[in-house]
Amino acid sequence: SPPSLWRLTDLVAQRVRIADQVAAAKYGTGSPIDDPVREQQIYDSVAARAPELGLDPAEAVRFFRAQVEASKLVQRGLHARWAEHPAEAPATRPDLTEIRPAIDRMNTGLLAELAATRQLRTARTCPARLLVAARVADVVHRFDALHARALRAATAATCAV
Ligand SMILES: O=C(O)C(=O)C[C@]1(C(=O)O)C=C[C@@H](O)C=C1
Repeated sequence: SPPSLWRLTDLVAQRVRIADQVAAAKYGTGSPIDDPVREQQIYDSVAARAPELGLDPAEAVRFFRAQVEASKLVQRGLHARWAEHPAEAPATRPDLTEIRPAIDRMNTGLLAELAATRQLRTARTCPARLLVAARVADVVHRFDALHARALRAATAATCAV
């Protein structure tokens, strides 16, 4: 298929969705949503792998900062929702140490897609194409307003224009 921003946007949406699991893992445990050590590990890893993929490390880190911010947006939103409506709170608590390897795999896939979409992301048409891809992803992933907002935040640093 021709190059498009769909695979990248779909992966971004999957990473937004897995924030639900992270939120559930932390809810009611006292563990903070912010984990600066884990974040720095992600940024260091991404920056180290960027050059061999033809990516600017600073640009790659900027993209992943947006992914992390989007995850926090979802986590904060869900924690607020669950505090207000305890019946909607998750009944079981997933293990964060089992979720993070899945996030690591998504990060690797995202890095590869960033490399694969370099030309599209520097094109003038990128913002419009991205908007369309995000709308499609909202529908495909059945995103509510919170997740749609997070997807927009996550894709904010995608176009290099
Ligand atoms: O791994 C976590 O604890 C998360 O909350 C996920 C995540 C991320 O998006 O990768 C987001 C916020 C934290 O500061 C660290 C990492």
